[in-house]
Amino acid sequence: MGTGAESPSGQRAAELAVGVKAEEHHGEQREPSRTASSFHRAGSAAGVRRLRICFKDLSYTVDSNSNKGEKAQLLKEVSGYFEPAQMTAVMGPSGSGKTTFLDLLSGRKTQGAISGTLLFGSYAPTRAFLRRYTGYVEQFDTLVDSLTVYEMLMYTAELKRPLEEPLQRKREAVEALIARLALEKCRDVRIGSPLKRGISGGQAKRTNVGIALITTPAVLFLDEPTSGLDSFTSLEVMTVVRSLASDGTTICATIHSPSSACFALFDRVMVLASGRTVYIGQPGVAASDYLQHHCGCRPLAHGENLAEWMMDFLTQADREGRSSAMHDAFVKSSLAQDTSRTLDRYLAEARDRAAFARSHSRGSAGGGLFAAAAEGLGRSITPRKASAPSASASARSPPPPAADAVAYAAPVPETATNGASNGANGASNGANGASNGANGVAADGANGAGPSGDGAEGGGNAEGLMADAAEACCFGAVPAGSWGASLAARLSGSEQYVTPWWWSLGVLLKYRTLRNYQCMDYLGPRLFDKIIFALVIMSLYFGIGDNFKSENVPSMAALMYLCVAQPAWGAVAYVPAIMMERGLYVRERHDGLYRPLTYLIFKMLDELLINFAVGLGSTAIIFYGVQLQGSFAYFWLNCMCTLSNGVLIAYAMAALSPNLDVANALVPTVLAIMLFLSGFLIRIESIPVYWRWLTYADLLRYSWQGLMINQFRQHPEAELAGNPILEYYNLESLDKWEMLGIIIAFFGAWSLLAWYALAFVRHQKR
Ligand SMILES: Nc1ncnc2c1ncn2[C@@H]1O[C@H](COP(=O)(O)OP(=O)(O)OP(=O)(O)O)[C@@H](O)[C@H]1O
Repeated sequence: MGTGAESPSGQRAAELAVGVKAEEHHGEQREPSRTASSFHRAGSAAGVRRLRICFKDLSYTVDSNSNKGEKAQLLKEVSGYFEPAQMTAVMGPSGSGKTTFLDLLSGRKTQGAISGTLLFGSYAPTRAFLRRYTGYVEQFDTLVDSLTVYEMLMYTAELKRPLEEPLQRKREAVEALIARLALEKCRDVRIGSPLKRGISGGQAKRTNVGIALITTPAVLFLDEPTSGLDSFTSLEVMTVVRSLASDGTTICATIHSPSSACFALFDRVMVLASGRTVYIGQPGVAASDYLQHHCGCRPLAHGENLAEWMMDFLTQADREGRSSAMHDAFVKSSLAQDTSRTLDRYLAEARDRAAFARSHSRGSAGGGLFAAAAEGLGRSITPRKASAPSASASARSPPPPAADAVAYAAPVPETATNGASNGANGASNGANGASNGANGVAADGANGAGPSGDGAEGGGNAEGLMADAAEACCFGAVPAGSWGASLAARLSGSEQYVTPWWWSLGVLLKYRTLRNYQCMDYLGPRLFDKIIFALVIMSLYFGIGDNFKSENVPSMAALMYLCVAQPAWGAVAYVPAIMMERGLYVRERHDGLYRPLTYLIFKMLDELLINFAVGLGSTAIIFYGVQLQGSFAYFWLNCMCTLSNGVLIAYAMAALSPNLDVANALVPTVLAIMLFLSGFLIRIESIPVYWRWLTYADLLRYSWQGLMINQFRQHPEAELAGNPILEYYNLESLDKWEMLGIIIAFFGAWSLLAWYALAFVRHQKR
């Protein structure tokens, strides 16, 4: 049965979409296309290519959400391997565990217990490794709608490719990627949103693929890349993806019901049913023969779509409870036994390589790194919770005995051993690299292994060191060039982010804030509400700010109250936008583009720079139009600091809320309580004692009191016979600057809460 090269329509689509002839792929080794090689020349960020993924007896168990207190095993002893330069389809009935399996391989599981062996090339992957050397295309597109396709790719390139790489090189890599993905036509088209159309669905999907490819990953995972696309567009997208395998990329995609032409693009297919493997092999005649002879499937009719035929049969069999029998039949088949034998062969190769690395580690210049590589080769996943391993917990676990552990190797034995010395030497060229490598050895002795899949960031630095050291040894991953030496140092490091925080912040501001500030959809709501509010206030209270007669005092107190209520209440308006951006934030954070704190600072600057500028105008309209007393600078600062707190409250509450409905209810509730307890609607002394304690934690109390003191203190008319107004509200002993200091302290506290929520509260449990 066919491959892409055998399928005329697949080949035509390849020519259309990629602009190069579709490549033959009978063998593993293929000549890279022109655009492909230029893309890799333009920036294979780490030089790690051709990774085989091996998995043996991979199981995954979570707390059952249907039967409380019980466990649900979603994957049961799944074994196999995915070859480099091949595209494998993971298929199966709905609910069979395809996405679970993909999440497990890509380290995206945030809960549950994993057992079995998983190796990428020669070693167990860590989170840092997976972020750097694998790409993941989510089922739903997560793009920045205000950017063009080129800007979106450049933005990702600047965040994900090494800082030391010259900008021109990043540009070349992005241009090559655009050519590769046939995105030239929409290069400068805005991505758009469902409300404001931009690029098409197929172009959006290819842009997403481009994002995953920005660091030229050795492995590409795609979760249902064709969902929501028509058959022609699906074929176009998958043909482009197929062409990536020619560079040695290992590609693994879950897919539902591909068209015949699309299905023919895959080299292999793995079928899951109820979390078990029921077939792993070639997709064509071999698959149909197997299902007919071993599973009792009816013969494939002439002209019938093979993928649909398979899926209809498998879904029916699964519903009839025959998944287990199909799995047993597969285990006994010669196909499964061949797969198992091949796995065992890879295991033997890996053991040899581990022994070689260990024997050469003693006393060599790059000894630390060698030793780390040897340990890395001998590691397998130990059964453990996938949730947040702390560094100290890791340090307490005993090291897995290398000799007993199961490991598999990449299919390049000679270059791997040579690469080992290259990598060690390369890394030892950078002083940091060498010392970090040595740390990696020490740390490894005290470390658990396996995909981190942890709930929290930075689930164990030592683990990261281990993988990096192994990587440098096994692949000789240090490219030549001026930025090669520092890359070597970083390869031996443990950081999960490629660029430093200040660089990420600059890139976020350069691409997203600058674009927002050019866009009326963004500016409009932020400009007009404040100006309109200021004009309404001015017209209502025009020129009465210097009138201290007793009948005017309540109006002035109410005006001060409105001036703090409006900016705080305005925070409600931010909630929907924050919630809509959550998918993008989660994806970019998974990809290691920036730290949660960097994102928070970016969002604050994004919102506050414009608000402080507009606020200068709107507060001036109020202050001078109403002829308020006291200091304008203080009035402006107080209002702006209150507004900043309001924005932060919205971010913190939205980050804490599981969905928009909860956030929409939570933010107004918190703000309404704060308004009631601010001291204007009910004097603080009159608030029931069981509520009064809360007034101390009420930001608006200090904002309003500060404005009142600014207006009424030291004015000759207000100060006649003491200051009855301030006395009435019990403010006579307070200092307005102290109030401002407290408001700024609140900003710090809300920032901490918002950061905590962004960094540690996960609503998307996988
Ligand atoms: N906590 C849980 N308790 C019990 N079952 C669960 C739990 N979490 C997931 N599942 C089940 O695990 C199975 C695997 O889900 P997964 O999303 O991987 O399936 P899938 O093959 O990708 O399905 P689809 O093709 O419909 O996307 C599903 O049947 C799901 O209902």
